[in-house]
Amino acid sequence: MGIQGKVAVVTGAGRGIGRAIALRLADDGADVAVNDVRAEGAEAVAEEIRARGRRAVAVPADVSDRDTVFGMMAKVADDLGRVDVMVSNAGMAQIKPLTEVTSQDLEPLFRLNVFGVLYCMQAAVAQMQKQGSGGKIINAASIAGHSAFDYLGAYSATKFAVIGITQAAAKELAQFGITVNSYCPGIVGTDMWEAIDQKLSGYLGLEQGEALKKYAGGIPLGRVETPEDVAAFVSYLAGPDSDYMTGQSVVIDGGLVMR
Ligand SMILES: NC(=O)C1=CN([C@@H]2O[C@H](COP(=O)(O)OP(=O)(O)OC[C@H]3O[C@@H](n4cnc5c(N)ncnc54)[C@H](O)[C@@H]3O)[C@@H](O)[C@H]2O)C=CC1
Ligand SMILES: CC(=O)C(C)=O
Repeated sequence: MGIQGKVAVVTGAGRGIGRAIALRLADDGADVAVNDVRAEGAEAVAEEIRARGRRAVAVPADVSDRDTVFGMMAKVADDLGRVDVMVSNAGMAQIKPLTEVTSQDLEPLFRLNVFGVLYCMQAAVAQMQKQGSGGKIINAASIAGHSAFDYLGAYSATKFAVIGITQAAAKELAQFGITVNSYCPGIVGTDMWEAIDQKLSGYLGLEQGEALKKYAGGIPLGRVETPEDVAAFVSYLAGPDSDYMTGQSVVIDGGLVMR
């Protein structure tokens, strides 16, 4: 609770972790702009939120394009009146040995996972500065941004970059009452990990499903993470109880990586 009357934007919220975050922030009392590059996913989640009695708009857009992101933020401000919480959740994974990664692999990955996070922050901060009442920037990093995974090297690099952006932005934006933090999930049971398992199992010479089991087997709390586990922590980052926290990239992973 504690974010009644606030407006949150959540990217990549048409499924998975982003969907859970959008629903949780709505349950906490926020009105929500639901972004996804897949319009039908964004609209379905916006509809779920409206059914819970909150205002919601679907804002389908590719957040790796800067002009598109600024256009999306203008629409959110028009439709919902303001922006208080920006959750840059959209991201993609990529499984490949670093020796084989090409520029065609790197460009979309960095454009979404790094540039997209920066553009959403820029557009949200411009709106927050107009409002003059601070705000919360919340970015999706990963345990892979604290300790890189083999075969996820390029992806890990993007998440290290998110942690760097989070730290620098926290220093730059504190003067405006804007906090900047990241959440760092572990092994979350979403479509993303299904795709990771498929390719990673191949590289590791394992049967389908075995790569997920291998990593999940190392989780001290003994189960794969759920999107709702992540959303519960993002709820804290979005609310007033985290007002004195900034520049942090906090692991929420069942104890797999300890920092
Ligand atoms: N699943 C996991 O185990 C972990 C995920 N994460 C991070 O959490 C975030 C969410 O992950 P998941 O929900 O698992 O992923 P997912 O692949 O299930 O969902 C990602 C969503 O982002 C959307 N999307 C993709 N490209 C987009 C674009 N250009 N613009 C707007 N939306 C776009 C997709 O359509 C999809 O709905 C990502 O940043 C991911 O790197 C971090 C640690 C672990
Ligand atoms: C997808 C991801 O970030 C991990 C650590 O699995």
